[in-house]
Amino acid sequence: MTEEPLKALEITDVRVTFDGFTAVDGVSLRVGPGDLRFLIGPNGAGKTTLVDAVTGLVPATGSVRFGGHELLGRPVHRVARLGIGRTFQTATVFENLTVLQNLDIAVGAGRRPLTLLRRRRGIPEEVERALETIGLADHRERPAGTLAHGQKQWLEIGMLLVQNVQLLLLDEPVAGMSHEEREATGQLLRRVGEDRTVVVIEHDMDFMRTFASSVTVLHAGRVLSEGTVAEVRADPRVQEVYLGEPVTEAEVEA
Ligand SMILES: Nc1ncnc2c1ncn2[C@@H]1O[C@H](COP(=O)(O)OP(=O)(O)OP(=O)(O)O)[C@@H](O)[C@H]1O
Repeated sequence: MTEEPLKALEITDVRVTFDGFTAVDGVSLRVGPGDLRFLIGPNGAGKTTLVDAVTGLVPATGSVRFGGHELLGRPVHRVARLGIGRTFQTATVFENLTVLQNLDIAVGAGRRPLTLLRRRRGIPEEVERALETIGLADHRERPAGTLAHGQKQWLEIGMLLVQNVQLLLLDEPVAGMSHEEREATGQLLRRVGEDRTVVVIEHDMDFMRTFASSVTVLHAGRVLSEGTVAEVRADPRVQEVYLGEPVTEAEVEA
């Protein structure tokens, strides 16, 4: 397999308006390759809408570039073809199919019809690799419906990996997870983020503090603050609108 150069996500002055209501109001941000960027902000800040704009689900103005390609204006499937994948708050795996079958279908989603018709021998290398990465190698024959909540989320991430997704946009990946599952998910995101660009929408502050390499705070459709976890947590504007309480110096240093 040829190594692809790492790519950056460049969002410039993006606006999304619903019937006169501006949900995303001129957002600009850059996420470098190998970064694990957390996108945080109060309810209604525009996080999901921004990701919707990047993935082509809602029309937007401005510019979103990934690996030099302009994404805005492309239909959803063409954005996906540029190596961009997302997960939603609820995992969307095929419950009646095994872990392996789910991954196999995802591989198929990235292949052209002619290649799909070709006979497959054994498990494709990318599936084997994804199974290892997401920690489900020993569960490959289990129906996805019998997996624990966390495992389903990991399977969904695996389904993006086998499609060779280079930019992953994950919407609250640890919502509803146990402490152990959160920890394992954070480690997974670190592994995934080593050679991809990862953006995580998250409300869980402990999770963010442990695993984010950088943070963008949105508020009322705009970027309120950006930086390392410590920088963002020390920003009085963030404390005021988001954390709701001043953080102690010890917490900032933690
Ligand atoms: N399809 C839509 N039509 C009208 N308004 C919408 C639509 N989608 C989102 N909005 C509004 O846009 C604003 C931003 O919503 P969005 O879901 O992006 O926020 P969020 O930061 O992801 O919030 P949460 O953390 O609660 O998921 C909200 O006020 C929401 O009501």
